[in-house]
Amino acid sequence: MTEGADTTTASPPRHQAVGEAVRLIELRKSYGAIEAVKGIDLSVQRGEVVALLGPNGAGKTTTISILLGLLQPTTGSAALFGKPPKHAISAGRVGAVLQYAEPLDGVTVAELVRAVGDLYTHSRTVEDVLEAAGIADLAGRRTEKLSGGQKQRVRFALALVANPDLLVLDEPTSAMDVAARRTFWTAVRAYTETGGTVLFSTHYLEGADENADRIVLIAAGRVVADGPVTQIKAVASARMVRATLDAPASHDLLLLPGVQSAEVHGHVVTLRCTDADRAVRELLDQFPDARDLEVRAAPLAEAILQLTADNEGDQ
Ligand SMILES: Nc1ncnc2c1ncn2[C@@H]1O[C@H](COP(=O)(O)OP(=O)(O)OP(=O)(O)O)[C@@H](O)[C@H]1O
Repeated sequence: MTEGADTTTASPPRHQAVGEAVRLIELRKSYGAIEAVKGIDLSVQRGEVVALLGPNGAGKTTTISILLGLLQPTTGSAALFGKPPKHAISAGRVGAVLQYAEPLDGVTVAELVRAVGDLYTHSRTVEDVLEAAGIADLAGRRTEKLSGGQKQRVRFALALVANPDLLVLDEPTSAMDVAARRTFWTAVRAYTETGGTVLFSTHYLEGADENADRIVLIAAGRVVADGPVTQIKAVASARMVRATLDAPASHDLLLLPGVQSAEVHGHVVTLRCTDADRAVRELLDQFPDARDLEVRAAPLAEAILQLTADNEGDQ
């Protein structure tokens, strides 16, 4: 295996490279009578971190499979770095984490990383890859003995082997515990700091909220929203107010002006508010014992549900 990144190329360093990493034009895919993807247009610029979100069956995996050249579209086209996907993939410019792809059994993690590295002319060292993926401690472990979350982290390491310009990750954090997810996102950030581009799908909205520059929301095979995380979140204009009360009663709280719904868990109340300023004033007025007050924007999940529901009739 050739060790270390390619330093002989005339291309600019990755962090200075500009242009389009991903381009989907009027992409459609049918499985028999099921139209899974119904005309998706998408452009991802180099250096962007884009989250592909959407409910089960929205068409995310189908779209990712097409852009990786694993599936042919029924109509429309996919390009990576301006060329058909197979060019970038055979050149090792794309690293992918796919759902359900099982790492090879009967070898250690280090052996597997080395074997995959041997497939490329310019690959990273085994130590570098394991370090970058945050799994140096798994180097000597046999792959068939790994837990689900550990296997997922090994898949991520394999995606980094060829030092790709683009990472395409389908549900990369599924099966990972909280600590593993944090290590994973730290590794992704380290990768993007070198100018890498990332397109990932997830149902963990927190991961998208904290790590994506941009969200592309797919519902029923179409893009229904595309923009910065803040812009998507702004769709759900509601504010959430949380407080601790000695004797909360959801009936009384619902009567407060500016409050749309109220949830009570023990002494903690969460109010969904159309007018949070007014609701807080009324809350303090009518419940002088209210304390530990928090006011925040509605979570990303609210916007996703709203945008998805708006398009439900279109299926
Ligand atoms: N090989 C297949 N044969 C037939 N139908 C398929 C096939 N693969 C996917 N589908 C259907 O296409 C639609 C889109 O599926 P896809 O897996 O792309 O969605 P997804 O957004 O990735 O969903 P999830 O979040 O559940 O992974 C679904 O209705 C699914 O049942």
